[in-house]
Amino acid sequence: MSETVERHEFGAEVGRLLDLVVHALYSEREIFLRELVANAADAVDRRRFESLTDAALMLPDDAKVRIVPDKAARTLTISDAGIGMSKAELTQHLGTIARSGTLAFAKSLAEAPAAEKPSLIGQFGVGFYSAFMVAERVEVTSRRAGTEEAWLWASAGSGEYTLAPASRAEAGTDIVLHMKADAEEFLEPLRLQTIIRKWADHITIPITVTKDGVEEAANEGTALWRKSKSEVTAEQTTEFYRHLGNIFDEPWATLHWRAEGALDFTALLFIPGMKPFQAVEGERESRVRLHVRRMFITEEAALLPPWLRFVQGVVDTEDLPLNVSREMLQATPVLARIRRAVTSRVLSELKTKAKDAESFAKFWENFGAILKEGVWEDAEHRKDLAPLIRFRSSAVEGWTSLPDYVSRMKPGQEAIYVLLGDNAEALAKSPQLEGFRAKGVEVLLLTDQIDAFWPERLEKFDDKPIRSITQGSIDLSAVEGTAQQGEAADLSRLLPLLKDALKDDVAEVRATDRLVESAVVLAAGEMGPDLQMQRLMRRAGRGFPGGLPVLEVNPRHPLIRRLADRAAAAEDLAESAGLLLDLARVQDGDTPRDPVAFARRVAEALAIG
Ligand SMILES: Nc1ncnc2c1ncn2[C@@H]1O[C@H](COP(=O)(O)OP(=O)(O)OP(=O)(O)O)[C@@H](O)[C@H]1O
Repeated sequence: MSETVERHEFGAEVGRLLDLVVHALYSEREIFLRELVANAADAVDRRRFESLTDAALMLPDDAKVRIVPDKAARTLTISDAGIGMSKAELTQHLGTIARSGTLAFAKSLAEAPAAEKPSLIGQFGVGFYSAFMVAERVEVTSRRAGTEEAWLWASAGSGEYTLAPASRAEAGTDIVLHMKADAEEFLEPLRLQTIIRKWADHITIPITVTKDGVEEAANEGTALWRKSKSEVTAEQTTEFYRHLGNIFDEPWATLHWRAEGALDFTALLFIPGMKPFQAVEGERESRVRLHVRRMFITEEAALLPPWLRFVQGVVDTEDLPLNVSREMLQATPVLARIRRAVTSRVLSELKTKAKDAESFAKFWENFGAILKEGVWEDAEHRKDLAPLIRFRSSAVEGWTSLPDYVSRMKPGQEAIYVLLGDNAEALAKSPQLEGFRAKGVEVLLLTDQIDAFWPERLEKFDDKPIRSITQGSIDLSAVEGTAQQGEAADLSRLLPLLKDALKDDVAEVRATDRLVESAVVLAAGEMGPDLQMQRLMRRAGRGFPGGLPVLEVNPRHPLIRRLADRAAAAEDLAESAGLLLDLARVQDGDTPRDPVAFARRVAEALAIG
């Protein structure tokens, strides 16, 4: 036999994680059981789902998770009749860390101060490796459903593991823990039952603990969401939320309701209080779990639109058959109706919670950028979402909204003005704002990537058009307020000269009222996309889609006045024109067209002093 045993090194990151998990704490060791039982239950769920399309994978009638302590042998065995793992899967799932969330966790664990480690581990799913907190050796025998062969994975948790052929009568997995001397408490059936009740009561598959040779039920299995609100404690709800989302904070919002009548379903949904480690940005599909009469079906039913993908939880319905197939999930009108009902419920919860500005700001900072995708892509909900959007602004501290902006609009102001860029601090200093500031006109500062897209789709709020201030020319003369100070130079000679010198780089050169302290600014052409959009496209390697920009000059600025004089004296302004354009680009956070030439010109100008 020993000849067929293969030895493998753990991936480097597994070694580190093992070390951390095993040594970081003692008091929370019991969570190893939660992790192993959750894996076993997931494996049973997966097998049930796969058997819908492959009858050969059918679950045995008495599929449960069995926990068998053996004091004499000092082993604890956790068995399931789930999907099992092939040899390759054993290597992949137990020999390397496949999930980025686990890596992120390991990192934060390594960086956390000692006092915080226990709560980090206790509340976060650390997965299979937590077994090594209590076991000096772990053996996993597994047979993938639909195959004949079984494999034994074994490790003492230090550096390497072995793989060897094994046998198992049925598909499924046995995990045998050879307990450490100081972990014998976990061989007491009563202790095991208590742990299951505490951590895993909501698991709907039966879990048994063997006591004196008899399998005793350990979980109630009444799915938490099926109970009425008054029967469920806040701790149970929070524990369920943490289990679902692999997240360790308190939910920002909990929605628990039952729909009866035309549709019959129960939902328990959470909006997380923090951004989950598994960055919600990566994947666009909602992972809310679909259950049918308590049985888990899939988390790929897209129960919520992508712009609500941060919502976690369960929807459990009576209106679908248990053997619902993937095709049916896509086609059935029942699910479409459930989706609509669940979406509108979440939206109305958001509306209610938006009344508490401080609390809503927390939500917004976590998930606002995702919610805004809905304004862009969801015509049905666009109008409902608009008042929920929060903004930074040139006029107020903190977050503001479109209704608040509209209430502050100046007499004569026709549009809602926005400025797009990469970060709010830089935007707040942008020369683009000078004329608006001088007139007391507020500008909303937009810094998420999606902001380059949605305003165009929304078009208007409260009948006021939304306009990017870097796009086309904006006339603020109808807005009451002090006119610009200082005398404007006569630019009749300067403008054509600049235009001629810059004809390859700008579409037009014109005088503007929007500047106060700065000499120049760039704007997008009337028809083309906003400057920030053009910048994003360029960064994505998509050329220059917007045509050439417009260079606007401030006729009251000493520099422009001086250039106007030089133009009147028929001097050659080609060099200065180039510098002027680069200046405008640098102000917007762009690079000069030719940074080396730019630096040379500035150096020369400085030398002349
Ligand atoms: N009993 C089992 N049956 C089948 N596959 C299993 C079993 N236990 C673990 N696995 C596989 O090993 C993988 C890694 O398990 P691990 O507990 O480390 O992480 P996870 O379950 O993906 O995440 P978490 O425990 O944080 O929810 C699982 O995703 C699953 O594919």
